[in-house]
Amino acid sequence: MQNAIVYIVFGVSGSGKTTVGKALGENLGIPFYDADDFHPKENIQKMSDGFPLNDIDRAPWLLKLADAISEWNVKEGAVLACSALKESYRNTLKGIGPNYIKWIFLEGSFELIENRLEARKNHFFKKEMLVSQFETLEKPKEGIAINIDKSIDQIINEIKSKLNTNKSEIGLIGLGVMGKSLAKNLLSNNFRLSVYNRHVDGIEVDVAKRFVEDQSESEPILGFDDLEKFVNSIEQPRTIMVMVNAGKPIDLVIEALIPLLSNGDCIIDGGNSHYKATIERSEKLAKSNIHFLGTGISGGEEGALKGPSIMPGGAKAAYERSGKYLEAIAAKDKSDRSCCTYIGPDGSGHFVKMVHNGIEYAEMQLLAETYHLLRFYLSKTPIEISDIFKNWIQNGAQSYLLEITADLLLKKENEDFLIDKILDKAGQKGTGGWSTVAALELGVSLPTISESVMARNVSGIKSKRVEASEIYKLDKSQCDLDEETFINNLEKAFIATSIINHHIGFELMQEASTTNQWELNLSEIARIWTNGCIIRSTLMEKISELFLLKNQSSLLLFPAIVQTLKSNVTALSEVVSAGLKSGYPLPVLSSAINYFYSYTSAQSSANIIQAQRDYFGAHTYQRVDKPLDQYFHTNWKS
Ligand SMILES: NC(=O)C1=CN([C@@H]2O[C@H](COP(=O)(O)OP(=O)(O)OC[C@H]3O[C@@H](n4cnc5c(N)ncnc54)[C@H](OP(=O)(O)O)[C@@H]3O)[C@@H](O)[C@H]2O)C=CC1
Ligand SMILES: O=C(CO)[C@H](O)[C@H](O)COP(=O)(O)O
Repeated sequence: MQNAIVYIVFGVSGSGKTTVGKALGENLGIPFYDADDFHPKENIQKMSDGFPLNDIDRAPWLLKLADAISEWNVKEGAVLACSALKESYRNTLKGIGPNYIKWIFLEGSFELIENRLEARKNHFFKKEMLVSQFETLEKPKEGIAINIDKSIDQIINEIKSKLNTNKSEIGLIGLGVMGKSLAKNLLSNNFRLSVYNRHVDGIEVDVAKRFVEDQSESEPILGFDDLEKFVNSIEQPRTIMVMVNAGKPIDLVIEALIPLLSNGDCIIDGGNSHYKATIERSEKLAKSNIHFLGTGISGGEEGALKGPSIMPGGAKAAYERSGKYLEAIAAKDKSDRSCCTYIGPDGSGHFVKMVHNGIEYAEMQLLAETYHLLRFYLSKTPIEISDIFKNWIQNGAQSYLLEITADLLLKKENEDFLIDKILDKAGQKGTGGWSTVAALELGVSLPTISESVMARNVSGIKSKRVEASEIYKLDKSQCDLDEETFINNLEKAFIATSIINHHIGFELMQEASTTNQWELNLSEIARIWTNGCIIRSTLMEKISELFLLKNQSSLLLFPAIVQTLKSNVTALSEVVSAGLKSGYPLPVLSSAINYFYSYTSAQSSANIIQAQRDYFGAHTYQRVDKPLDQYFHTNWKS
């Protein structure tokens, strides 16, 4: 079982942890453990010699308990009785990953506990020990508190009612393509779930109710089209994931939620929202003491169902509480680690998702250009092209986008290939364009990504393109090179462009990280992109390993990348030259080689730009033969 809860019953000596813990374990049908049984030999010896334990003695014991809790989380859960008097002890018990712990604090007055301890038969009671326990006790900031001035049955009933075990652990708003899949994913991870979809008379009726009816009866799911009832069905502090369209819809949902939520509740926006809007929303929600996690999710409908890649950004405290749901439903990398990690503060999660989509746009356009050359410059059939792509996968260029492209080319409608029936106008929802704007704002070069956006824009002017092609009647010549050599070069060009494109995307994240002080961990970002998301690939695995060696470095400067590019860029320039000469537009392939040559040129042409600026506008320039903090102006006409 995944995510089984461990209930920790804690409090001072004599508060009844063991009695309550055992009764709770029996009531819930899960095992009971006493933390004292986990002490190492040295601690037991020290205590039997009559010496109190200090924090150094406790450290290995608490770590051992944290490991045991993680094990119980993936078994059937447990109840643990443990004094856990200090916040630091409780933090150690939580471990480093997501924890599935419910804290139950047993509280009672000094007098009540003193009387109980004195009344215990065969028990030697030292008052000073109880005084010291009360002095050490740091009242918990989370969990539930139960006053022990009642019978054991009453205590168990109060625990169960306060834990809201019949309420949902998480809520999800928006049962569209992504919302439905994520809801099923949450259920398959054993979370108790409430779902909500809006009601629009005659159009959107009983969407949540019908979704719930479609699930098996044993699933712990509640469906609503009444927002207030939905909110009240979720245990506090609430975690609510919103999967509606970016822009106005997410704002409308947030506005409606605010008056219904309580302090400390958390909204997760899992849509493709703009990162600046996310910053504004989180500031607004913070004023109402509501947490906000701007969270990128990638993987499409299937990924959302089976495990997407998840990029949450926002307050660390919000992630520590609500991140466990995201980590549980995300894909796993090859070491079985979750493809969800805390990205950073502010809108960093949505920024990183935006760059993910930017890289995605350029990879898609690269494949489109590659297909186009094979189909028209080389006159290959879709089946032959699919085989060529499969061959590249075999050779090591495996990626999800390459795989699906090899697959979609085979789809037939009657006798025809479906690809030939699809209108050559690309849609877009904006994330590629946003990446381009962000690059302009940050002064970063983003040619492959921005060219892929422009390529989609040009594709949109279909009627003008048709008209122009009739006016110009340009010849698109066929390949007159050796076919095998050209395909080999194309494979190399594909590999080189893909590397350059990824480098460009990571450079944008690096600059944003520095400018906004987000401290992005590039290796972790690449790692969570190795599975679940649209741009997963063997290259991404390599990138994650490289950034692990040196974060905030440039991908193109790692020796392994230098070696690969050195053996592939000549082929890239040859493919681009041949393609352009024969009349084929290659925006991403050509921008990649252009960028590469610019990036690797010690001497650029920008001295001319500086001279021109100074000539017409006295904008000044720096000199190669003078210190760089000095600026010069020349009277060019004299
Ligand atoms: N599809 C994909 O592959 C991916 C999408 N995303 C992002 O996830 C988000 C959701 O996408 P997706 O599931 O595809 O979108 P859908 O269009 O399939 O679903 C949108 C959902 O939002 C609801 N909705 C729309 N407007 C409102 C409103 N004003 N008030 C309340 N609810 C509203 C819709 O309700 P109703 O049914 O009543 O219209 C529907 O449940 C988007 O931001 C998208 O960019 C992210 C990754 C991948
Ligand atoms: O986020 C996604 C995948 O990661 C979506 O699939 C993406 O929104 C598609 O974008 P566009 O419609 O602009 O091509």
